[in-house]
Amino acid sequence: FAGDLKWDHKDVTYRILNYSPDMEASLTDDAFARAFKVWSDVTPLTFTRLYDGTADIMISFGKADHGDPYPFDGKDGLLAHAYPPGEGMQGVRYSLFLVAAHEFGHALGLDHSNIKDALMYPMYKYVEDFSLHRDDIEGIQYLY
Ligand SMILES: N[C@](CS(=O)(=O)c1ccc(Oc2ccccc2)cc1)(C(=O)NO)C(F)(F)F
Ligand SMILES: [Zn+2]
Repeated sequence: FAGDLKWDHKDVTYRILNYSPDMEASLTDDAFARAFKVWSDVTPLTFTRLYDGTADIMISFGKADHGDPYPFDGKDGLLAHAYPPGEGMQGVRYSLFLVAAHEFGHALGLDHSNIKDALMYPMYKYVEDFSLHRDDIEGIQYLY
């Protein structure tokens, strides 16, 4: 994102506000934890889950119009989206883990990549044995 929006602390918190009816809560929790680990593995960042109050990253599932200007399931097939770091509200065979890891990249300050194999590329692609592309690592390590 323009202006290098990033968190000014390394101990980032997150809270899961609701769950999708399509997936067991424990699988969702695990997918999110693994998605955060993608980024904590390559930075000094830590991610701690909160169960109430306001966390840095507030995660919720929604459908169609869900209270912000970016409705899901629209003509563009919007899967998910994230707001960059900051207060308030400045996301087939889909892998919640991959989509979440991508969205968490945005929530940490990353914009989209133009490299097709990068996690931060804005087109969904399922990969079996996922690993971050060099472009993803260089982007997050530039910020943190
Ligand atoms: N909504 C998106 C496109 S999207 O179809 O919702 C999307 C596509 C791919 C996503 O993650 C991902 C990227 C690469 C490989 C696997 C998964 C997340 C979300 C997006 O990238 N949201 O973060 C855009 F580009 F803003 F329209
Ligand atoms: Zn994106």
